[in-house]
Amino acid sequence: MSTTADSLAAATELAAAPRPNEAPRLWRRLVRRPVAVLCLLFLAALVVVAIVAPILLPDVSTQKAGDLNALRQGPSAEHLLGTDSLGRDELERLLVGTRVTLLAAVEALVVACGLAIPIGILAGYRGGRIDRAVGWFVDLGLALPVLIIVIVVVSVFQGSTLAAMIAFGVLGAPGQIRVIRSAVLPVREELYVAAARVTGLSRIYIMRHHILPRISGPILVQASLFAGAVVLAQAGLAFLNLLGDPPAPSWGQMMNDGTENIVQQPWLIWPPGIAMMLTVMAFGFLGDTFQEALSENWRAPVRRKRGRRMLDGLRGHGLVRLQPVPAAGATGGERADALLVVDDLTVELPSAGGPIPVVQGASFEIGEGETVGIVGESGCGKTMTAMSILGLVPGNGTISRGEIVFDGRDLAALGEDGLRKVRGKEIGLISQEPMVSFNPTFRVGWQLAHLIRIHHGVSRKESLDRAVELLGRVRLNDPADVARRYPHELSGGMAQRVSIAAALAGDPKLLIADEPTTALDVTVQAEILELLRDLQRERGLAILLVTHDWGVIADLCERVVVMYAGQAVERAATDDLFDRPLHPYTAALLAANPTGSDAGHELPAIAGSVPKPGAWPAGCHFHLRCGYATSECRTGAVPLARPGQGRETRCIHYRALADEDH
Ligand SMILES: Nc1ncnc2c1ncn2[C@@H]1O[C@H](COP(=O)(O)OP(=O)(O)OP(=O)(O)O)[C@@H](O)[C@H]1O
Repeated sequence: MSTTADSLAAATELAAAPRPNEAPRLWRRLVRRPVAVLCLLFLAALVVVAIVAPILLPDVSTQKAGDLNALRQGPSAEHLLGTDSLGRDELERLLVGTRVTLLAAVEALVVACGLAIPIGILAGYRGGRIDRAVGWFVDLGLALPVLIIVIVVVSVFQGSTLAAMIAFGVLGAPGQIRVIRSAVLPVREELYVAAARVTGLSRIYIMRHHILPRISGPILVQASLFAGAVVLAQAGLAFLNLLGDPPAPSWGQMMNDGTENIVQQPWLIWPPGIAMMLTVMAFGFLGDTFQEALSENWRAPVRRKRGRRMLDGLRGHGLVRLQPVPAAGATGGERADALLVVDDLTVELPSAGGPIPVVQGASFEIGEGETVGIVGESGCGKTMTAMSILGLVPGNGTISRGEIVFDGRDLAALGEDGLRKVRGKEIGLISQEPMVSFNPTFRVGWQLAHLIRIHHGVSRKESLDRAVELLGRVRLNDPADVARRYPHELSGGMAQRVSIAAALAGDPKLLIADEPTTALDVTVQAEILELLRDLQRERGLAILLVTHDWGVIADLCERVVVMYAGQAVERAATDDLFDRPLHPYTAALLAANPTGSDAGHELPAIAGSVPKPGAWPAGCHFHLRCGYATSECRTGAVPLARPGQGRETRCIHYRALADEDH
């Protein structure tokens, strides 16, 4: 355990540390690339020239004519880049003209990015109607003839470069919106984004801190390419004498002068032409190297192999669209003191052929301080059920029927804003893959402190103190040190402890733990289960534990819900269930459990596999794999039987099963 001094030191250090500290790493990666260094040096030199040249050469902008005895000269010692058709020094004009060119690029970029970044992120993250409306405007914007509109704008605003660049920015934004929106789509499916929603962070916060840094690569690439295009466009308009304020020089005007005098002095188009070409190339190559450096940045911390598996399983934590529940009434639960009552829950996923149920009529409740396990084979709907409670059904699913009453409130009636206040603050979530639930760019302590600030409204300093304290409470040996680490610097067991700390940050009454030990090795599994048990005792937490492991059920749970093909097929106190299962599926699942099986005997596996949603058989969902099935099981829906206090089974042959056992 840490001392208070440790906590304070770590908190102070965290407070002093720069927040999401990706920038130094990105720069380190960039400067390892010679092309990037060259481009940056070149562009930096241009910026210096753009600032300094008009100050050092104040007369050039107003110079109408130069040495009339030295018109259109090639390079010489006196005029290093020669003179133009009015005898003015070509080098001086090139240097002073840099400001116009760069300023134009900056103006158009600010407008384009100012529009494209928020709109693109909003469309990609929110999806639905907002996305469709934005898509419509983008299509419209892309169909507009950019050059013609800009020429009209220039003629209306009498050759104003600023007006032309604002027009370029506005008309360039749709293309960038499309790229940014596409970049957001995979990021919004990342588990740490789903986890951020689970912890109750606002949409704006998630978009700014979780989505924006992840798509900075494509944004920088787009910005660089766009800047190059603007340099060319501005020069093109100046070349056509549509822009500018002669005699103030710009590269485009110099090109124009060179073209008009190409027969007498072909050299004149070379200096502005080369300057433009190098500038456009520098922006282009810089975009590429930004992209490479950033993708390397993101590759390193995430453990792809394990992360991918979980991402596939839990992808698409779309907004749940809870249907309004009819008037509040009896919940159907058996216990009046229940903290959570799930009654007749039916969840559907959208499909081309219409909604498909993945959970059907599931009911159970959890009392305060109680641990209830949901067990079943893969694909039975355990995660769907658990995530529905938080209003986060994977795969854009919806709750089409049923009630979820938590602490006396109907979660269905809360809506998204209300649910956000419940997530993290009243119900915490621990996922199977803690590593991908964290934003790889933030230190662990900072992420925890931020959650604490959101949920408890304490100061920055206090939240950092509490973060370190919380890390100590989940039995991390050196919490101050852990707080300073980035997620990729944690071992699997440490990461799971940190994720438990994150789930506890809001002081929830209920913890949903979705296979919290699956990704861990056996020793660490035992430690994490021990920790959950201790925390439950210390804090009076209720826990809903999703697992396929009977050992975990036996270890932690007071009551069990067995799920099969979307239905809760049996409910009982843990001891009763182990003693006397009253559903053939429970009995088969227990028999197939390797723990406690007789050595040397073949493990009785359940023949066949769980039918997929949409392919559930009529009647009892289990009858195709059941040794007790009769013709009755194959026809009508099987009602729930209540063979005893706190027991339920969805089997009409439960008596035969019970008799056989005894
Ligand atoms: N994002 C999704 N999109 C489409 N279908 C999904 C999605 N997530 C789950 N499903 C489907 O819903 C059904 C129930 O899945 P769920 O994840 O709840 O099962 P589970 O019992 O938790 O299994 P596991 O132990 O493997 O996590 C499965 O058939 C699964 O294929």
